[in-house]
Amino acid sequence: MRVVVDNVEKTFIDSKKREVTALENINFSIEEQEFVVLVGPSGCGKSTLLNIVGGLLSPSKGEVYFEGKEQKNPKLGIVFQEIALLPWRNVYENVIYGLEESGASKQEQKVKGKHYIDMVGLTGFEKAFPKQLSGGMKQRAGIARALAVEPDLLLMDEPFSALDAQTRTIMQEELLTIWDRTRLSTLYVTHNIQEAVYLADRVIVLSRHPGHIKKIIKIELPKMGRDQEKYRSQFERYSQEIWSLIRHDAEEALKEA
Ligand SMILES: Nc1ncnc2c1ncn2[C@@H]1O[C@H](COP(=O)(O)OP(=O)(O)OP(=O)(O)O)[C@@H](O)[C@H]1O
Repeated sequence: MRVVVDNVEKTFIDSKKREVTALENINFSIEEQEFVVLVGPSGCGKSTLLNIVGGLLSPSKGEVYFEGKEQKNPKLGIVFQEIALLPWRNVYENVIYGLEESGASKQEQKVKGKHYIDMVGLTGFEKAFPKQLSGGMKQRAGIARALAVEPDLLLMDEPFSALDAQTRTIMQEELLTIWDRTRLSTLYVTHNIQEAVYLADRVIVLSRHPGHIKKIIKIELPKMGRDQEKYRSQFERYSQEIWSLIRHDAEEALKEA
């Protein structure tokens, strides 16, 4: 599915009843089968923007259009940093949750549940409960649950930021493999520049006060295996470019923290 974010603005009323502009002049698209990453310092409006695209928040101005086969009612798969798995349901029951809600038959639940549990590498853990899973396994279950409804658009808000560095690296690799199999249009939020360059077809660099797009950078590297030695200098160049765009803002955000 193609998504067009057209002139979106978002204002909030803060605790002192002042109007705060969180996002201004936001224009971009997510093309069919494109992986778009939003990167920027704390408070630049990444989560607000993802929530607007996902219909969880409405924009104060502008619009989000969905173009494609199910343009009226896009099916969304959403993965947050803290996966809210239902603690009383096992992995299988969590993964098929959205299918149950949409009225899928038991047979369909079974086939799709098995397929996506297998895709995220959780075969054998179907009967495990969330409290028995490591952080990485919980994220895998959350990804399988998001994929099981076969969404038109995948939204991911810092899905790996609570994981340790090694697990995070593995999950990034696996996400690319999964993405390669599903080819879903994806909007992914991260603070992490390396993660953005590793995953994205295009990186949207956001800046603060108010949140606006500083630059959209196309990553002209093969989608898979960007961590190979032969791409190291190009990878570094992209990372440096993004860092130079957000460094000042990131320093300012630190002062406010
Ligand atoms: N419900 C709200 N009411 C008032 N202000 C809000 C609300 N939600 C977000 N904001 C403000 O909008 C701005 C953008 O917030 P948002 O959480 O989208 O940023 P972010 O880039 O995702 O930050 P982080 O990386 O720290 O999660 C911030 O200044 C924030 O304080």
